[in-house]
Parts: sequence; structure tokens; C-alpha cells
Amino acid sequence: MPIVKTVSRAVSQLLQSSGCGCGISIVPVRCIGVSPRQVASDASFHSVSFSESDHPRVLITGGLGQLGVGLAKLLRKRFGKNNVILSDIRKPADNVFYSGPFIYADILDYKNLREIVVNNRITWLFHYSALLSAVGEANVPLARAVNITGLHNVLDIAAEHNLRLFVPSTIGAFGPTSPRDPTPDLCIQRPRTIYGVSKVHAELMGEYYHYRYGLDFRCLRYPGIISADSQPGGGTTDYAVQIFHDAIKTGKFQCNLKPDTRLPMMYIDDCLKATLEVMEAPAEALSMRTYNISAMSFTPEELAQEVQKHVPELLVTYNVDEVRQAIADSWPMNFDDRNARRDWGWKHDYDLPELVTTMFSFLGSDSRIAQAN
Ligand SMILES: NC(=O)C1=CN([C@@H]2O[C@H](COP(=O)(O)OP(=O)(O)OC[C@H]3O[C@@H](n4cnc5c(N)ncnc54)[C@H](O)[C@@H]3O)[C@@H](O)[C@H]2O)C=CC1
Ligand SMILES: CC(=O)[C@H](N)C(=O)O
Repeated sequence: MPIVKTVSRAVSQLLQSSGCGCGISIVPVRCIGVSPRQVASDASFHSVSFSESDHPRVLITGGLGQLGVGLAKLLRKRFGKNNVILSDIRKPADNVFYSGPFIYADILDYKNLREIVVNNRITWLFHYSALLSAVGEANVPLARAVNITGLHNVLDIAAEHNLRLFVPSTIGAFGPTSPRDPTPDLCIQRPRTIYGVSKVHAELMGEYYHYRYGLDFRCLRYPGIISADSQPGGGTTDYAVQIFHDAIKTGKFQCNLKPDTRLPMMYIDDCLKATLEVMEAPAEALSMRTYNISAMSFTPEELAQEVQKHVPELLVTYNVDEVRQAIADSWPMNFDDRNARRDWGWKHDYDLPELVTTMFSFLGSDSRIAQAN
């Protein structure tokens, strides 16, 4: 498709007719409201046709993973149940299906995704579909398709329909040549996983669409996320969730990372709170479009010691997975999130002790190994 030609024709038409005062040589591209897959002639089709004071109409892609169901719950509380549509390519459990609107959406199917956005008058899109770091290394072609081609579809639809778009990035967007302790927002990013490469691509493409087409793109780099009622989807930080389940079920935990591997981590409530906060932040408050967020940082050994305060009999052994260890060794140890704290008031609630106490109270302390035996 001759995208470049189409866009430049549309741009020059707009420059001639819009009267926005843009010069030709230095184009303030925020004035240019065309999307890359849309010619200027039908751009007016997609202007927002409802009151700005209405609640956003939200679509979450890849919503049946570790984070999406919790996000839907939080957003439904805030914006109303029927204003938040959860979507995925998997079949939802009964409790999820009956808790609010659910729809099948494959992000690789551009037309279907566009139809969903149009028919449901979507205004905010949270793009959660992805293959995480470890599963991505196990299936690079699929990770490339979902994480990169899927992102392109989402970006084009978001630009075309004036959506506010949230795409999460990750500590995995950094690599061995990045400063690791701490890792600032702006530094060298040369990740060595397809997951990391796709996330740097997402950050850059989102920011490019923001400056080029005026897309309201917002992005947070999440640490490893720890949750009680949802399972992680195949990442390097999964051990920090599994330890709680194993402590309760068997009293034994085999860790696939070395005991001194330090990584940034966060409790899910903090992660979802930050996500909603950055989406609600006034545009003027955002000096950047991609922010690190941080809460705590620990090693498997430190986590095990904290868990053992609740389950003293827990036996921890180490059987290192070389792929995951190599990934973890290239990731940040501590995240510098000063910009998020300054710009839109980010503040975490959970440090390691609160995280561990909360996980056990969620998972049911009376089902612990001590009682089970
Ligand atoms: N969980 C974590 O620790 C972190 C997550 N993130 C990011 O947050 C987002 C959500 O993460 P999780 O919920 O943990 O991921 P997950 O791996 O648990 O879930 C991803 C979901 O994407 C869906 N999916 C896969 N292919 C799809 C397709 N073609 N069309 C539509 N959906 C598709 C899967 O069915 C799955 O339900 C991801 O973008 C991830 O990179 C970032 C940093 C940390
Ligand atoms: C930190 C992440 O992005 C994810 N949990 C992973 O380990 O791949």
C-alpha cells in the first residue's frame, strides 16, 4: 500500500485547506489529524460525536491475561460496567463472562478490530495483548506478529478514530548496555529479547504517532507484576507469583532464577492504579509519553525470607533456567521513576512486607501448608 504517498497527499491537502498556520518546512504536526491508513476525504467521518463529559468507552485487548481482568474491574468501578469491554482470543471463565461485556477480538484482524471500535464507539483503548519475555523467546515468529504487527493495527485504528491509547511497556525494554541500578527513563535501550525489542518499538511508534498524527498515546514501563487471583503468562518474573502458591500448596518452592537476581517488582493494585492515573492525567502534566514506574526491588532470596515470616517451614531450592536467567541479568535492578512522581503524582502503596501480607490474606492463610499437613 503506498502509505507514504497517501499520507503526504493528505498532509499537503490539509496544509492548504485547514488554515492551521502550519509552515511547510517546519510542520507542527499536532495540527495534522490524519491517520496513516486514512485518506483526508473521509477523515471527518471519525470525529468524536458524543459529549466530552461522557465517561470514556473502553476496550481492553488481551484482557484475559494476568492484568486485564483486574483492570476491567477497576475501570468498571470508575466508568460503569457497560462502558468497559474486555476482549481476548481465549474463552473467558464464567465469572469473567458474567461480570461485564466481553467480546472476541484478535488484534491481528485489523478489520474486526476496527469494527469493534466503531460499533461500540470506543474512546479509550488499553492494549494488553502480548507474548511475554520467556514465551516470546520460545516462539519468536508469533511474538513478532502479536507484539509488532498487532501493535501496528492498534496504532492505526487509534489514530484513525481519535482514541486515547495506553500501551504498557516493561523493564524488559532495557538491555545489558542500559544503566541497571538505577535505570532512568531516557538511556540506552538495546534489549536482547524479541519481547524487549517489540516493546521499544511500541514506545517509539507510539511517541512517533503522537508527534506526527496527534495520537494521545500513553505508556508506562511496568516492573514484574505480582497478583494473587490471576496467573502470569510466561515471563521472567513469574517466580515471584509462583512462590506464594507453592508455599501454600506444598511448602516447597523451586526457583528458576539465582538467589541474588535483583529485579523491580510491583503489586498489581499499584500497577492498575498507575495505569488509570496516567490515563486521567491532563495532557499538560505529561512532559513525556513513556514513564518508568517503580515500587520495590528484591531478589528471590529476599522474597523467600519475607514469605518465610508467614510460612516458616517453606523450603526453597534453586534450579536455574538459563534462558530466564540470561534475560533477568540483562534487565534493570532498580527503576528510576522520578519523572512519573513529579509529573502526575505517581506514588506506590505497597512495599515488600505489605505485598507479602496482602498476597497471603488474598490466597487464604488458613489453607497454608502447616494446616494442610
Ligand atoms: N505481567 C507483568 O508482569 C507485566 C506485563 N506487562 C505488559 O502488560 C500487558 C498485559 O500483561 P499480562 O496480562 O501479564 O499478559 P498475559 O501474557 O498474561 O496476557 C496476554 C493476553 O494476550 C492475549 N493474546 C495473545 N495473542 C492475541 C491476539 N492475537 N489477539 C488478542 N489477544 C491476544 C492472550 O490470550 C493473553 O490473554 C502486556 O502487554 C505485557 O507486556 C509489562 C510488564 C510486566
Ligand atoms: C516484566 C515483564 O515484562 C514480564 N513479567 C516478563 O517477565 O516478561
